[in-house]
Amino acid sequence: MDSVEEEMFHVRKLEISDRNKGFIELLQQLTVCDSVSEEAFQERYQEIAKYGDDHLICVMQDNKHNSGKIVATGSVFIEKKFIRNCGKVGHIEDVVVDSSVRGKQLGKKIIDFLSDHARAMGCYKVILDCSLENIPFYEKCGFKQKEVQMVKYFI
Ligand SMILES: CC(=O)SCCNC(=O)CCNC(=O)[C@H](O)C(C)(C)COP(=O)(O)OP(=O)(O)OC[C@H]1O[C@@H](n2cnc3c(N)ncnc32)[C@H](O)[C@@H]1OP(=O)(O)O
Repeated sequence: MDSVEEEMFHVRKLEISDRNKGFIELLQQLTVCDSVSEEAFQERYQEIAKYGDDHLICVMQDNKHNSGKIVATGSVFIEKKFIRNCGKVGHIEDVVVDSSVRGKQLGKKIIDFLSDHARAMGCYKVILDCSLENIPFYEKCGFKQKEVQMVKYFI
């Protein structure tokens, strides 16, 4: 990606208008995500905003093709703990790049942005869960495999 492309695909925080730029449709490439009404989106956006820098959702917008479409996203939540001298841990979630622009380092840029934020917030580490297929991607982003993921679904 050259410097002009870099400029056109810069990372920024989620804005309330991003719902109408394909943000929800992008999340649908990651997992089950029903359509979210304007009202429901605004309510959830305001709820998240109350966490300030402790809950960051970032996006990349495609300004190159003038589509203005949201083509990449990810989030990080800053957990405050008692262990490790009242340490903090960043939890990365919901990372997805639009299928039309994968393989152009956008995913890595999203992960770097979220990791930099966690570090700046004073976290001693940043962690995430992923599928076996995505292990090579996260290794390229500087992560290493540790322990196992457990889950209990309620619905
Ligand atoms: C915490 C979570 O949210 S886990 C969920 C992750 N999201 C998904 O699985 C949704 C579907 N997949 C995607 O959206 C994308 O494929 C992503 C996010 C996994 C990767 O995004 P991309 O923008 O395509 O990755 P990017 O181009 O930044 O790749 C960085 C490096 O990882 C490598 N890489 C990316 N995906 C893979 C893979 N599946 N297998 C091997 N290597 C990979 C790339 O080749 C590149 O290597 P290089 O630096 O040597 O050239």
